[in-house]
Amino acid sequence: MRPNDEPEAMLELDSVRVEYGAVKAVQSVSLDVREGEVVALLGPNGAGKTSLISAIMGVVPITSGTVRFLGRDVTLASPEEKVRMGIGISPEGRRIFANLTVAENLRLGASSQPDKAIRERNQHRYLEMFPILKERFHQKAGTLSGGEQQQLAISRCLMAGPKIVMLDEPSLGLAPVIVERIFDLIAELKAARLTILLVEQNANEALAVADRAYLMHSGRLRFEGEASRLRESEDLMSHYMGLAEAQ
Ligand SMILES: Nc1ncnc2c1ncn2[C@@H]1O[C@H](COP(=O)(O)OP(=O)(O)OP(=O)(O)O)[C@@H](O)[C@H]1O
Repeated sequence: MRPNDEPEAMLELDSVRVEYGAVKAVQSVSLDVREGEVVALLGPNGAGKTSLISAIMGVVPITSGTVRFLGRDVTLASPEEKVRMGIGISPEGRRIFANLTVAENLRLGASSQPDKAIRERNQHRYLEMFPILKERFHQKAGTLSGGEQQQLAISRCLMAGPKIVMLDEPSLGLAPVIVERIFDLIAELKAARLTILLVEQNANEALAVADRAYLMHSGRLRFEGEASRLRESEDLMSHYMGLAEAQ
């Protein structure tokens, strides 16, 4: 614990910048996620959300700033090292392997976990939580519906037993009733004390499940605080998220 009794951050970003040539996608972003929290990272198209979590994962290089995980500087660690340390990502667009079965996709997600007993326990746990995947276990992933593919993408990243998961737009492109199911699943993961950084454009649903939120626009943070406070702030929501709805 810190002197002021705040719990230690599990993930801590300090002044992180991401640039693609002349494009300043992320401009000096500092944020933290504490153990057991669901933190929403909201913002309209092009705000820099995917760039930020890709940089945390090490898939995109950080121009400057630091990323700390469980008190350790991991700014320069490779994505593979980060998976081994306990950082998981379910990327935007699902990126499941369409020609492989559900079972094979899940096995790939677990490949960084050396302990067979833990792999089997995780598979059992997530097939119970996502029963549709149990039903479709030997079916090619490409033949699943959008919502089923999203559930597969989330459970695949959980198979490695991460301490924190970053979910990039899990509700993207799904019908409202399926979106509801996905957010119910996120609430179940929260109840199981998983730490989650949730990137979303679906602000109302994300804020309903999140403890805290950050609002990002044009590469910068415009709000950070309690999710309920952001939810009640019509000015901020219409000014920043209204842009998203208009796009
Ligand atoms: N590989 C890249 N090369 C050049 N510019 C990029 C690259 N990836 C993203 N950008 C730019 O960086 C900015 C932030 O994009 P990013 O995808 O991180 O935003 P986002 O908030 O995740 O948006 P969305 O919700 O649409 O996915 C945008 O202006 C985008 O065009």
